[in-house]
Order: sequence, then structure tokens, then C-alpha cells
Amino acid sequence: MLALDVSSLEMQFPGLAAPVLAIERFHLPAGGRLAITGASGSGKSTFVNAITGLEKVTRGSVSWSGTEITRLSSGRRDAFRARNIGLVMQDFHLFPGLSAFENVVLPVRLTRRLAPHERDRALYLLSATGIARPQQKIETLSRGEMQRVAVARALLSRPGVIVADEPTASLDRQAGKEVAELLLQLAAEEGTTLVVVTHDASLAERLGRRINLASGRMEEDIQEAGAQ
Ligand SMILES: Nc1ncnc2c1ncn2[C@@H]1O[C@H](COP(=O)(O)OP(=O)(O)OP(=O)(O)O)[C@@H](O)[C@H]1O
Repeated sequence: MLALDVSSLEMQFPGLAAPVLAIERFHLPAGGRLAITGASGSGKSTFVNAITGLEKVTRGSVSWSGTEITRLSSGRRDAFRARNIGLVMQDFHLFPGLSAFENVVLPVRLTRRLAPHERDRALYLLSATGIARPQQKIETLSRGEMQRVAVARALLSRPGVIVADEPTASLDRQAGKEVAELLLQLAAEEGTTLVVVTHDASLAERLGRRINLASGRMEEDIQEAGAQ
């Protein structure tokens, strides 16, 4: 599990006078759980892109347990992310034509041969996420099942942190609830740090801590009372 430290972070885009994200200081302990909320355009995805190294920051630093990813080249940032960060995105990012199992192991297979223990872990995670037929073609799964496959894929390499960007947004209520439950349960089982962008108030409450962004500024940093 990894701790996050952000300091004097700014993200600026050409043509815009003010930075779309400006965060002075933020700390999330290893194993901590965080919800990021805020209106559309408030900077949530930009924050995710900055802390995962998907985008280069304009100014400031982002560190994960002492590794300052903002000082790394883009190739090294990508390698750090592949090793340490499990990503779950709103639109799944799965590959049609491949089975559920093949999608889970694809990130590993793109870099090296799959080890037997990784094959076993992929099958365990698919079973833990309720996917009964690992060989089923991904495009024939329901949207809720697809997102559960994406959760299994994010966990395959035992990342120190899971970052999920609106993982339940494109799902119906029941499927969204199941995916949220899974993320919480699997992250807790493995002690993984969990960062979730969400509009879902009940999920935000259960994560325990919530930062609310407004125009790229951290407007609130709240410890939820009903957290579990
Ligand atoms: N590459 C870019 N170039 C210019 N402006 C950008 C770029 N990326 C994001 N922005 C702007 O930065 C602001 C924050 O965008 P961001 O996608 O982070 O918001 P968000 O809170 O995730 O929104 P949503 O909930 O609608 O996904 C928006 O005003 C957006 O238009």
C-alpha cells in the first residue's frame, strides 16, 4: 500500500488564464480511502491524471511513498503506474474480441509471459468478482460484469493503490452498488490504498474521507461520520 503526498500542485492548459487545478498540500496515508467529489468541470479527472502520472503536471510535486513521480520521465511514470497503480475507469477500457480472462491478464501479457501464479490469481479474482465464465467474450457481458472484469484487472498485479474514476457512473443502480461493494471489499482484503472519483453519495460516505473540488481548488476535506 502506498501513501500519497501532493504539494504546490498546479495543472494549467494553454489558452486558460487560471490553472484548472491548484492544490497546496494533501496527504493520504498508506491504506487510506478517499472519495473525490465536485461539480462537472471542477478538476476531478485532472486530479486523477496528475496523481497517476497519466499527465505531466505544470508545477509542484506528487509522491507515492517517497517516489516523486513528477520528477520521472514519461516512460518511467508509465512503468511506475503499471507496477503500482490499478486503474478503473468509467468506460472500462476493455478489449472486444478477447475473453474476460484474456482482458484481465492483457497488461501483463503485453510486457512478458504470464506466470502460473498470475493465471491462478486472475481466475481467483474473476471468481471473487462474480464472473462465472472466464472464457466468455467481453462484448457479450453486461455493463456491470464488464466493470467487475475491469476491477479484477486492476487488482491482478497487487497494486499499492487503486484509482477509480467514476467507476459506477455508467451502470444502473444495482450494478453500481455491486461494483462499489467489490472495490471496497477487495481493497480492504489487500490493504490497498483506494482513491475513487464519484458522484455517488453513499459510496463517498463509506470511503471515510472526501475532498470536494470547486474550480480546481480543494473546497472541503471531510472525514465522513458514517464511514466503515
Ligand atoms: N487538455 C485540456 N485542455 C484544456 N482544458 C482542459 C483539458 N483537460 C481539462 N480541461 C479543463 O479543465 C477543467 C477540469 O476538467 P476535468 O475533466 O478535470 O473536470 P471533472 O471534474 O473531471 O469533470 P466531469 O465530472 O465532467 O468529468 C474543465 O474546465 C476542462 O474543460
